Amino acid sequence: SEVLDVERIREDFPVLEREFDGTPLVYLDNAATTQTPTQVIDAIRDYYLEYNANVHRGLHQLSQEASIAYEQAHDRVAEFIGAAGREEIVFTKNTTESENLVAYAWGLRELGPGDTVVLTEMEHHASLVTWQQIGERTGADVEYIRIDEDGHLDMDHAREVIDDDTAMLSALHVSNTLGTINPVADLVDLAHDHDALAFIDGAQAVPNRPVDVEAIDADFYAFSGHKMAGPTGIGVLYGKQHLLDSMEPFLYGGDMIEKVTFEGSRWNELPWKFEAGTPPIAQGIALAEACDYLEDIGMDRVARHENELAQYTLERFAEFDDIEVFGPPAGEERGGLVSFNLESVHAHDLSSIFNDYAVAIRAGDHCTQPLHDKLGVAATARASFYVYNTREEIDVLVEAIDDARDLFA
Ligand SMILES: Cc1ncc(COP(=O)(O)O)c(CNc2co[nH]c2=O)c1O
Repeated sequence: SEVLDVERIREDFPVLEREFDGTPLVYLDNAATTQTPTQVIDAIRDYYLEYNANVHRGLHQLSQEASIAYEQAHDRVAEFIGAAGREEIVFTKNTTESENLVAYAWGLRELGPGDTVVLTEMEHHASLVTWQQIGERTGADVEYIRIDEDGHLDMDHAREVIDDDTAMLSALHVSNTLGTINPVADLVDLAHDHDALAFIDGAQAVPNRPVDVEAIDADFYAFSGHKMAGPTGIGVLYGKQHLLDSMEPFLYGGDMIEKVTFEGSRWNELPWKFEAGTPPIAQGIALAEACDYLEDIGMDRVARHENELAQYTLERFAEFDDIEVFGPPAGEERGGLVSFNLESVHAHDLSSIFNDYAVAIRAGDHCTQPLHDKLGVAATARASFYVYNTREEIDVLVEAIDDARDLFA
């Protein structure tokens, strides 16, 4: 069927059975991190119980098994995002490290005065602060594509600011604050029209919707395991093979080498050139399992479910005139999240009150402080959804807002 069997899915997430003082948990903080299904937990458990060993093809059986599973996890992730193969899939610690890898291993070497790095005003600090720093060190300028009052990218401004001085475009696929889904293929085309590279931050996209990096034609694409029903401690950097081949390593040490002498060293093949030291073995194997788990559900269904919950949230919030919502208007497809403020109640107070209802949301700037300055608010509350959330949980959220309103009236 076209809809998710949420009740059956919830059985895979025992943490959702938790109660605080008898009140059932309502977990609505999925843009921060998603919960982990027993299938993924079992993959980690099986690894440590049955074939834990260090990788890179040690000569004993355990190492062979661990190495093959870890390497094949790269193949599985490549398939999940439509990449050509493991050579284009680097396992990192998280999206943040993936962004830093490109900023250091490509940006520091390739950028200089006169170059510009173009971001968007909605960027997460993982890219915004990173490219700001690289700009300061290299003399490159950092410019920002404007957003409009509905949280859409101003594409006219994008066409103006991306020009022949642009060396890199770094943009979000889906905003973790606004829920805006950016026209990333168009943005990449714009960058390529000016011989610039394009880095797409897909932390809020790969977990939530079908992503085909080759259709987007991104040069680099990053996301995190913990946001897609996988474990913490693993992120992914997708990079076009010819670019990763041309780049110097980001971190040096064991396994990323082919030959080391006192005079110098040669690097290992891709992707191992970018995976120095003992990698996140269990996490990589578990991430492959998370890909299987999500693919069994169907990424189209995941996207539809999340958008439906976001639209229902907007519909419920529209019943009140003191709830300000941010991002695209109701009816327009968005990522599975709604940032909002309740008049006269600070987002942090709201989040604390929600905790009394066992409702877990996020309050703050969501690592997008410049965006919050632009929105004219210090903080927002954010409800974000995943495959196990229901409309009934949004009704509980609305009741909690109601009580917060009365408390602060
Ligand atoms: C768009 C985006 N980019 C990058 C990151 C960084 O991912 P990490 O390196 O795995 O931490 C996040 C995490 N966003 C959030 C983390 O907590 N609340 C959030 O909204 C994100 O939403």
